[in-house]
Amino acid sequence: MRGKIIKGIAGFYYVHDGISKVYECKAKGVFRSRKIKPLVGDDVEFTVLDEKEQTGNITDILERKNELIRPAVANIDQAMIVFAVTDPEPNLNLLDRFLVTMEMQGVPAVICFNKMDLGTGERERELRQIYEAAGYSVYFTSANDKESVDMVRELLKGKTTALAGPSGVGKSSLTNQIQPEAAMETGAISEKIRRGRHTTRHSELFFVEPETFVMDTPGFSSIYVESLKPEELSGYFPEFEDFVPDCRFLGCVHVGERECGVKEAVKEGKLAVSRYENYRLIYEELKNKRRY
Ligand SMILES: Nc1nc2c(ncn2[C@@H]2O[C@H](COP(=O)(O)OP(=O)(O)OP(=O)(O)O)[C@@H](O)[C@H]2O)c(=O)[nH]1
Ligand SMILES: [Zn+2]
Repeated sequence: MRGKIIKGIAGFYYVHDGISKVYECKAKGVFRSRKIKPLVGDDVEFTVLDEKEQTGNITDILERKNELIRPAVANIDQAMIVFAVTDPEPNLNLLDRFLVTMEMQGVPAVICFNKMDLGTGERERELRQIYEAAGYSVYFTSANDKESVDMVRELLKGKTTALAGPSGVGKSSLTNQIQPEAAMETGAISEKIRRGRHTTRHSELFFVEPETFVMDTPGFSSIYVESLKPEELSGYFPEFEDFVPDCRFLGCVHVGERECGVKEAVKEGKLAVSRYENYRLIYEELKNKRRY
């Protein structure tokens, strides 16, 4: 049988069959000699040992599309970064860090500003403008609005999506709306997983519908950014690229240099001030860190 690992705890892997069932599996397959450790997100071949107990054995791991480091998970198609329009106010520095983290790992990101119902319109226009200019798709949602929920469902369809964002922005509210009752996993194993859900900080995928999974990422921090060399940072602000050819100096980092295309573009309003400011803040941090 074919399935997807949705969770791993203490040597057990929980494999979703893509329809409705989850099997508690051990990994005893031949791939062990290849020294590959199964990851959440892996598509696997498995055999059922006991249908009633929902136990099985993973016999093969299919080729990975990608493999993230933080969190350690395979086959992520996209990240959906959720912030609130307000309550809490969006921390754009944190948002930009999340985006850098995704750029570093080659994962396409979409941005969702939730709690649209609390907004005034002005701020939303500004947010949309900043992030669309940076090349990201920007969506506005309200967890209790059917149209929003349908739009998010459409965005997730057929993909495995890592959901990231600070506490209290409405991630659970949105995903609860999207998981239809009928698609909920059934059986004893699912019960076991469900009970463990709030007590662990492991990555876990949730089944939405066939081919569609969402990963709630409790440990999805932006700390990963710290592994960057400061001079590499600007490469992860995609919208800067157009203006780099106007920099006078090769290897310009767009901070202290004269005749810098990026700084010029900020001055002329072609690049968002907040994106550039956050670039500088992260750059300084990376730089200071490397001094010690
Ligand atoms: N007005 C408004 N409130 C919302 C919306 N979505 C969520 N909320 C409220 O915001 C609060 C936080 O929502 P959660 O879904 O728990 O947020 P979360 O992002 O999952 O937070 P964590 O579980 O801490 O990561 C709750 O009181 C929700 O009822 C929305 O679209 N509009
Ligand atoms: Zn420059």
